[in-house]
Amino acid sequence: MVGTVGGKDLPLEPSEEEFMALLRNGIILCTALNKIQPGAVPKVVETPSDADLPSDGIAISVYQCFENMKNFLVAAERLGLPTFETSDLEPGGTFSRVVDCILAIKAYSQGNLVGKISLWRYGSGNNSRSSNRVKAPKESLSRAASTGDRNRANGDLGHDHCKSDSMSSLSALVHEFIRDKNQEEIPELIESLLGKVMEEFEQRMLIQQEMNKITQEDKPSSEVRSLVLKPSDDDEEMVDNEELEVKQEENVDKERSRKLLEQLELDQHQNKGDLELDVNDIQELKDMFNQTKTGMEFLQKKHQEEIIHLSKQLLSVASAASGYQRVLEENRKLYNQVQDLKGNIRVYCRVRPCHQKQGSVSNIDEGSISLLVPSKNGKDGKKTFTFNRCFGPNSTQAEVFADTQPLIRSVLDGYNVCIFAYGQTGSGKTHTMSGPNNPDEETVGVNYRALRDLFLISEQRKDTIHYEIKVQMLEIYNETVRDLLSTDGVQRRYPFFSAN
Ligand SMILES: Nc1ncnc2c1ncn2[C@@H]1O[C@H](COP(=O)(O)OP(=O)(O)OP(=O)(O)O)[C@@H](O)[C@H]1O
Repeated sequence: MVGTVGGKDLPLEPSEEEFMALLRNGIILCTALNKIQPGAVPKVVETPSDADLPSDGIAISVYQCFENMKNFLVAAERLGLPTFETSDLEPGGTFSRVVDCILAIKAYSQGNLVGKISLWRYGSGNNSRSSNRVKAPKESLSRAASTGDRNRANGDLGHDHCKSDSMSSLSALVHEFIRDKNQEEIPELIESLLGKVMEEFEQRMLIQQEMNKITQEDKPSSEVRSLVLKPSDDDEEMVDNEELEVKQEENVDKERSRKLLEQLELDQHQNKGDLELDVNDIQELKDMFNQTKTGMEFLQKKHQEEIIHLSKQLLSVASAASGYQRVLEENRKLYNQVQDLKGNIRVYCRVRPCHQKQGSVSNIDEGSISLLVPSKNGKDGKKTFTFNRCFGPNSTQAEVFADTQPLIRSVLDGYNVCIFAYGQTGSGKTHTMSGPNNPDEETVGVNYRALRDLFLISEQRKDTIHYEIKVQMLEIYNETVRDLLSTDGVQRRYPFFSAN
């Protein structure tokens, strides 16, 4: 490479210091990088002429050397090649990092020749020395481009996948990827993912094979190695160890990939099983829902039929009630007409038991009474009087009230009714209307019986008619009217209302 890009005065077997001194101005490195990637280092400060080139390779200023090295390292990093520090070219620097970088440039160059397969991973096996410098290429790498396409198609999963060195983290990514997905989509996603993983794995294997091939090709005639070092036994052992480490890491990668695939297949199988269970559960729920829905529809239909039936019954009952009210009203009218026909004014006669052995009553019929009157011209006289009904001395309180009772109902139908007793002192008015002192059920008089019926009928009609019942009790004696229910202490005399 040195022969190609410069450094013609370099001995055939240069020492490490001589090689480092040759690279120190950055010209060879920049030129080499531009050879494999034209324009990678846009500006290279060249030496004035080959004749002026000193043995230590520094014919330009320290600043210009530094600028070349800086441009080179920036370009190498942009290409994803392992880089090093400028101080690594100084005595005491880490020369192995410089060697890694040069080997990577060579591998990159050969990768371009064999179909643009990136070989920057050449240095990835030496993570202990340059892992922080090894990054994915940012441009010009066809694999990176194709991976990028897949990444976009795969929701950026592949991007993380490239960045992750750990298969377990990839597995976690897969879990994370499917976690929020719809259960129904998971089998397809897993299948698609497996396909992509297989594709990725195959491509990596291809790349690894290419790398191995190139590395093996490098073994017998590595220009860099012959240029860089006069190989010592220790260095050869170090390179072998590095290759061994690379292979071991490749094996570890393969093992991890295999485990990941197994895990993914297992997860897919498990998800399919879960999905089948879920589908069965959903089907059962659907069946239950349909059954419940059918039952509810049946109940709803039956309920509607019952409501319709009840509505019809209610209508008939309402109609019957309306008819009943009409009949009741008719009955009421007829009833009161009967009362009217019996007479608006009815006069009953009740004969008190007589204390004398022989009274003046000659005969009592249902509607008349005959009285003995003093004889005229030696003949016994007799007078007969007619009433609505006559009650003899043995008549009971109940018999007397029976003829009056229908009038109580007329009162509640809105008719005015007056019942009063008339007769001389001691004829039995109080006995008939109130009964004796401390009356019982049998001897109680017309007033109590009438009031009892009044409250009874009003209670029976309370759902249809609201009655207000008031009572007033007056005494008319010696042409004086008194309020017998007055609570003023002194019975007030008529008129009861105050003057003002
Ligand atoms: N049908 C009857 N059966 C039994 N006893 C009677 C009957 N009618 C009246 N008497 C008795 O006759 C007496 C006088 O009756 P009562 O006091 O009712 O008369 P009165 O018409 O109210 O008198 P007054 O106008 O003076 O108040 C009472 O002792 C009463 O018990």
